[in-house]
Amino acid sequence: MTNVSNRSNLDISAYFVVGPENTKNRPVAPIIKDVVDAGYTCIQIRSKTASALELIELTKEAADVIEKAGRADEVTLLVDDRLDVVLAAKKMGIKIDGIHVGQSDIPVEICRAYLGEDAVIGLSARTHDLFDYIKTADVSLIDYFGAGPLHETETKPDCGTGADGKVITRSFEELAELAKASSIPIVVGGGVKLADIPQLAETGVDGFFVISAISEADNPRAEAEKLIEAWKENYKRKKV
Ligand SMILES: Cc1ncc(COP(=O)(O)OP(=O)(O)O)c(N)n1
Ligand SMILES: Cc1ncsc1CCOP(=O)(O)O
Ligand SMILES: [Mg+2]
Repeated sequence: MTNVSNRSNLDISAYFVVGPENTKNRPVAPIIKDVVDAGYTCIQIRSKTASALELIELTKEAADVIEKAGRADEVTLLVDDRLDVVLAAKKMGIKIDGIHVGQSDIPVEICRAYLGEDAVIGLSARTHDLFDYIKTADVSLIDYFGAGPLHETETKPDCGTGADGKVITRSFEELAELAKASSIPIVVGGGVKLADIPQLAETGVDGFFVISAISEADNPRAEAEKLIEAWKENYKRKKV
């Protein structure tokens, strides 16, 4: 396996997040293969139910799929939340590029200290909080922001909940503002479906991420292709 870092050429334009609880009892690896073959640039292994060992195995399967497709230098492979899993997988020789963390996960400073300068580190926050974050925080430790939700989603019902417990979704206008304000790339997810892609791509954010639109589809490959094609057709480069 190669050991090239994907940090310097990170592309979050088409980003698939998946775990065994998302695939309607189908194995995860063939769906990752569909997505890699469709041209996706980022894969995140995310499971709230799998054991550490299962997560390492899934990460290995994903890395193998990416390597066999000849796309190891183009497709970034990340694990959600689990710094222990990333470290273990790296130690076992699996080509894993980094981690995605949220506001209540292991702080990015700690992730960076353990994973080193070559690792990709993504951070998510509610879109509104990101406006403050961008203004006040040192973003040099982070490679991209995960923002959302665009819509309420059964895949992560707590995503974007406000103080009253209600989910606050984000408008395309807000996302366009965020894209302009941020010095690092932004990927948007949460309930994203094919019909959203044209408008989302026009906001100037750097990519979309999905789980269920692909992982629950009867034909994941066909769905993955439709999403990425719609993105490419409609994407406008962020104004500087
Ligand atoms: C690309 C991307 N963006 C956001 C998230 C959500 O992260 P987090 O808020 O930590 O929630 P969990 O995914 O851990 O439930 C993500 N995973 N990926
Ligand atoms: C992991 C995550 N983070 C914010 S929303 C979300 C779930 C997105 O899943 P779906 O694409 O099925 O709505
Ligand atoms: Mg998290």
